Amino acid sequence: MSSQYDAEKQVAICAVRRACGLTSTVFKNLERIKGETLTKDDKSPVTVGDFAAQALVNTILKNAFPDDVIVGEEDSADLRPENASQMRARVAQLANDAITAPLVEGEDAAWGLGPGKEQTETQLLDTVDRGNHQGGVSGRMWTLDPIDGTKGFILGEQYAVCLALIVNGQVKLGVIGCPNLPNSPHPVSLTAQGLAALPDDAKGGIFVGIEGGGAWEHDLQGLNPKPIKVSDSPQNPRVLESREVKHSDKAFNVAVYQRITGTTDGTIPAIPMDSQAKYCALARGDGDLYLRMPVDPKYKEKIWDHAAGNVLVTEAGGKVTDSRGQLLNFGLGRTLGENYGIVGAVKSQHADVVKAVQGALEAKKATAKA
Ligand SMILES: Nc1ncnc2c1ncn2[C@@H]1O[C@H](COP(=O)(O)O)[C@@H](OP(=O)(O)O)[C@H]1O
Ligand SMILES: [Mg+2]
Ligand SMILES: [Mg+2]
Ligand SMILES: [Mg+2]
Repeated sequence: MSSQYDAEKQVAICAVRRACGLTSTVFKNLERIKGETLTKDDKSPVTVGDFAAQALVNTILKNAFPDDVIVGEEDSADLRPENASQMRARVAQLANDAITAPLVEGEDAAWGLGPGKEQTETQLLDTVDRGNHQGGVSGRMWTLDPIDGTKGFILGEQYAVCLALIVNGQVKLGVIGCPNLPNSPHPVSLTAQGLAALPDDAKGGIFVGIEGGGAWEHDLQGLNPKPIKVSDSPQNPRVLESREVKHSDKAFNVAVYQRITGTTDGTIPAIPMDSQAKYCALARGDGDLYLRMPVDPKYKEKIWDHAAGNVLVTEAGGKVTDSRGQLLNFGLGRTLGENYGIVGAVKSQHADVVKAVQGALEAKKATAKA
């Protein structure tokens, strides 16, 4: 289906495809990555793969759409000091290898790609910092998470390259590359060992949601798009949730599930996984609910962690809101503002899920008071 944003879609798929190639190169040598990981001020990890993928994607965006601003997760501050020279050189090598790879069909040398297009270290760091925009409600902007689920990436599990176009606060296009997401019939819940045993051609996809243009799964080459849709809202929904316990309240998810199903034995069909691969699994019907209630209510969710998944799930027949049933607001800046949690579900089931979430919240408050 053609859309107003076809040109952006083509560029974004190309950028995510190349970034998946780059991150897969790093992923294939996870022993080495331990020495190539920094801890950021907020105690979260960042790897050479995150920086290099942001340099690559920003290179493509700045050449293809020079007037567009970018809200990217990473910045180059940790790579600039004298004593970061080894890491800086590795980031530059990874980024330049990906930038200079020969063009494939659909790509354009004018996007800053292909043989001879390498950049200096300084140019690459400046390109990373094109992601420093503060966001906001007006105009066109891209939001980029070069590796979402960095913790999963380091563990050998799920991660995603996530890119979205936001226009006047509305997400128009989302592209998510999931190099490790198992293809049917393999379960998306496979952990590192199971994933490592899967052949390359049994995993990986690039997911595309385009406002008014549907939700699609392409192969990792960005080819062979197939339409995807959410599940048929079963009675006992499979609950997609973060693997990392600090990112969402798992006990709360049990309480919500019990309210939806009437069960009381404390077990739920949870699918813990890192990254926006959860939104892809929901959009493809490999899970039925995505619940993310804050463990730390002061933490503000970042727009790059949700924008692409939001449009993908919506276009696949789902709905994503906060716990009050309000649509997420991508026009507030780099974050989604106050943290009321995130509820993704099949559209026809969404109102009931929000009711269950509200009931569980009331019960939690009552228990806290008692
Ligand atoms: N205390 C917290 N609560 C919720 N999300 C958090 C968090 N600390 C970090 N995150 C975000 O959670 C994202 C991963 O989400 P998930 O748990 O679904 O895999 C991280 O993205 P990165 O891995 O890109 O840094 C990070 O932005
Ligand atoms: Mg991070
Ligand atoms: Mg992220
Ligand atoms: Mg990230």
